[in-house]
Amino acid sequence: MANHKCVDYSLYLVTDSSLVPSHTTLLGQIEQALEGGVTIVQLREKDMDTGPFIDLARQVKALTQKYNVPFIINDRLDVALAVDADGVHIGQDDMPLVEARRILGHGKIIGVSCNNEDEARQATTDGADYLGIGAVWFTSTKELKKEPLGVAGVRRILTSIDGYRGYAVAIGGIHLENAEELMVGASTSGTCTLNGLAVVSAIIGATDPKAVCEKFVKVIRAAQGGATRDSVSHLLSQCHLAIKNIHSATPMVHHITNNVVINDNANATLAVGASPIMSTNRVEMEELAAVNGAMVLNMGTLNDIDTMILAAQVNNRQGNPVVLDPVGGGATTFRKSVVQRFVTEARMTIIKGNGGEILSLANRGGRSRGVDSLGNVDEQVAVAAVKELALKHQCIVAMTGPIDYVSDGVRTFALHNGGPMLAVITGSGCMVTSIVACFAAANRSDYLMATIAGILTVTIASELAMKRQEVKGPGTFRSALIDELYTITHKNPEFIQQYANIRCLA
Ligand SMILES: Cc1ncc(COP(=O)(O)OP(=O)(O)O)c(N)n1
Ligand SMILES: Cc1ncsc1CCOP(=O)(O)O
Repeated sequence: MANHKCVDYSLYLVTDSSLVPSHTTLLGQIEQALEGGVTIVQLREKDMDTGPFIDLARQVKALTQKYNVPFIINDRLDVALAVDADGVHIGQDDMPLVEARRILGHGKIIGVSCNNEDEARQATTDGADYLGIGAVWFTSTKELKKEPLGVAGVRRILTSIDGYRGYAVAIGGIHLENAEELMVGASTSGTCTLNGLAVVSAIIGATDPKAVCEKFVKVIRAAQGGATRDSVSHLLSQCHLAIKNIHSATPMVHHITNNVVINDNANATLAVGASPIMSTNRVEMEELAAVNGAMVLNMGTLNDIDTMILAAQVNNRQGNPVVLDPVGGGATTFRKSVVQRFVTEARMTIIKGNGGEILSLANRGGRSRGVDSLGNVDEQVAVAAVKELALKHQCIVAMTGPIDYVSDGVRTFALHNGGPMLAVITGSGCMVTSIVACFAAANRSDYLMATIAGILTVTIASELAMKRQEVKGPGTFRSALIDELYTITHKNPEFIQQYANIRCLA
């Protein structure tokens, strides 16, 4: 996959100069479409000689740069290379994806057309950045070799590649009147959902492409739950600064955490540039609160509950963020009552738990299964739980798992980074809590951003760790993870913005 994961695919313009109305030009139509909110552009010229194609591509690239959207070339790697486009789109009969990747490298986007589950699985295995799924409906823009998929067919393909961390758009016969039906009907609750619509004739052939695009954007955003490109990109742009703030404050992060993870939590805290202290002695809680940047309350091994509550209260009084990790919170009646004491006797700034823990706290089930995660939670249920708890306790709530959900009660985000190895080492969730606390300590004006930045730092570090040659299993992964936390926060803070795979849900 390419390194540029944070691309907005929601309204994808694919061009065809033969459909441009006689009163205008292709460049004119593209600019109008960009004005109207197109988020990515593909230059698709089926019958143009190489020289004129390159000339045209240069002009379209200049336009897309003006509007800060990615520029993709259809089929022709040579043209993409000549103009240094952001990527290529290839069909099933074009150059194989692995060859294209070898030529273009990992800095470029590669999209692949898919018409069935096998093609989709192959493309995802080979590292496609996005899939163009279609044709959804009949279209006069392209002669179709296969039956249209319909909305159900698109959904079936998306479901078949659950776990894929790239993006997917649908194409073929899409116009304003069927856009909502497609966006809503094809979306799934898995990791792979429909991220946008790719449109040719309804935009390129329109007499007023700007107005058409504005309407598309409204329909697509509404179906996505009000997400805006700005909200995600603004948030991610803050993560860089959030790391800087940790370095300039080197905040002390006081943990009352569990015996199993204490060493890893301290090392992870140090790795990102904060300073850990792991005291559990009641006598010094007040004094520590006076110098703390943040406080972590981790319920793993509940030794002295009254001291934990006191610690939260004195940190509340000092205005320090308190981060609760309700480890095993749904596992026993005793633990359920302890979580209730925490949230009623003190004020939590951030509550971060796995699916079972958060659902239990929200009284939405949350089966008892010790301290490990429940795995997948239906997206609607997850979103309802984090929002509801955030509003009830006036705090940030994060439910971590294969997809992480974070909400302040108004805005909710789904984070798709990380990987299965995080579930194979003990305490990775506790490590996320520690890092979230480090970000919260140094970024007190925006706890939602701090929580997201903290989670992304760990999940992206885990992706980088997995790519290391020396990582052979859980043991080597654990060390590599701490190394990568250090790398991201000390050497490459831009990795967060580059690698983040995040959706704004509302
Ligand atoms: C976003 C997107 N999806 C699918 C296609 C179709 O590509 P392909 O199968 O190569 O067909 P042509 O576009 O070459 O006719 C696409 N172009 N874009
Ligand atoms: C390029 C392509 N691939 C599958 S359908 C199609 C054409 C889509 O065009 P339109 O949006 O005009 O139906």
